[in-house]
Amino acid sequence: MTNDELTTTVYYDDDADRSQIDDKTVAVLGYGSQGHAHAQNLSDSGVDVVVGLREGSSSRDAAEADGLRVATPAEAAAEGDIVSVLVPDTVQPAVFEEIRDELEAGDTLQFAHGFNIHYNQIRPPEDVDVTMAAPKSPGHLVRRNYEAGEGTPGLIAVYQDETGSAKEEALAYAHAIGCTRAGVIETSFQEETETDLFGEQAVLCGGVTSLVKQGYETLVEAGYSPEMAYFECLNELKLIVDLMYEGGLGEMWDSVSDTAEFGGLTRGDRVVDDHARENMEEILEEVQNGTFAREWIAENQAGRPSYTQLKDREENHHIEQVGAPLRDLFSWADEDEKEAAEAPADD
Ligand SMILES: NC(=O)c1ccc[n+]([C@@H]2O[C@H](COP(=O)([O-])OP(=O)(O)OC[C@H]3O[C@@H](n4cnc5c(N)ncnc54)[C@H](O)[C@@H]3O)[C@@H](O)[C@H]2O)c1
Ligand SMILES: CC(C)(O)[C@@H](O)C(=O)O
Ligand SMILES: [Mg+2]
Ligand SMILES: [Mg+2]
Repeated sequence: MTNDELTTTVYYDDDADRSQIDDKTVAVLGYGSQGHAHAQNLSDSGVDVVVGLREGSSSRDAAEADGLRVATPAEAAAEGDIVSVLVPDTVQPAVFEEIRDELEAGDTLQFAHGFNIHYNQIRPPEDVDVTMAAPKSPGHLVRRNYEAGEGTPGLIAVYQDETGSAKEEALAYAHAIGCTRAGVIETSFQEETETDLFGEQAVLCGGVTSLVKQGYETLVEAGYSPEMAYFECLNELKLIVDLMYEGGLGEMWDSVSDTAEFGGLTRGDRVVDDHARENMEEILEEVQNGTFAREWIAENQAGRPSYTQLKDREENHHIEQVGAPLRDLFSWADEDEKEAAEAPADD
């Protein structure tokens, strides 16, 4: 598909001017899901990288083992021309206070999500560029796809353009982490923040896990075996989504039987019905009017009581007990690979 057939401009490798980043140093703050992927992809793309981590952070060993230079967040920010803020959203305001004085006029403060800028939790100095390069993907796949010679789609946005080249630099950064291989769209901090929060809550993370659990519980409570229910409602979901990923909804419908297609087309909207749509609209409104942001900030200030309880309940859901041994018995299961796929320590 050419760009003429799209409703928005999508940037690819040839649109990026790598001279915007090639002679610069990028300070990557944090070495978690996004941090390790950005740092390694940038470095493999030939960009000078220094990882900023607190003294005693368990992520320091991981970054050094991956061949990267490590300094404290303040030291890294002092060295960096671009400071990429990839610690958790809730930690970013405090880390920003540690590095604020190290930012020089013309430097770039770079994000992978707009939460703290959009909801005014970080107020950057006026003489720096503030940009975003946000992969539309979990961090571990940002790295895995890059290594495979592929990429993940991403967004770029400019909140402050002090130098006049903020957009070009963000696009060069997106190129160096592999996003322009798949396609990059320009957006605003507001649009990225609102669509990202809505997507992860209603569809990608919240909606889909609820759908899986409700389907699993319906089958198990009706007397079917948990292993059957696991394969049906969780494992096969990946295989079905793979087809949508490759060829849209149509490739999936083409691949399944006519029986599945008729059953799905007549029953799907009974499950995710008008009521679910109304709930989605309410969830979007809570994102837009700041209700969700205030709830999440207050939850952290209170020491995460609801988060801890809900996380615990999710980890102990029956489907998790059933799935783990089944996955271990896959013939291709490999201990080394599984360990490598695990996220770097969270500090
Ligand atoms: N996780 C994703 O796949 C993903 C996708 C797109 C955008 N984002 C955005 O990327 C940013 C980083 O998110 P993440 O999920 O990669 O973070 P993460 O939770 O994986 O980050 C953990 C890392 O942050 C550092 N860290 C943790 N606590 C710290 C503290 N108190 N002080 C200093 N450093 C600390 C440590 O290095 C740790 O390894 C966020 O803005 C997030 O919204 C994440
Ligand atoms: C990977 C996601 C869900 O797309 C990201 O937005 C996140 O916050 O982790
Ligand atoms: Mg997202
Ligand atoms: Mg997100």
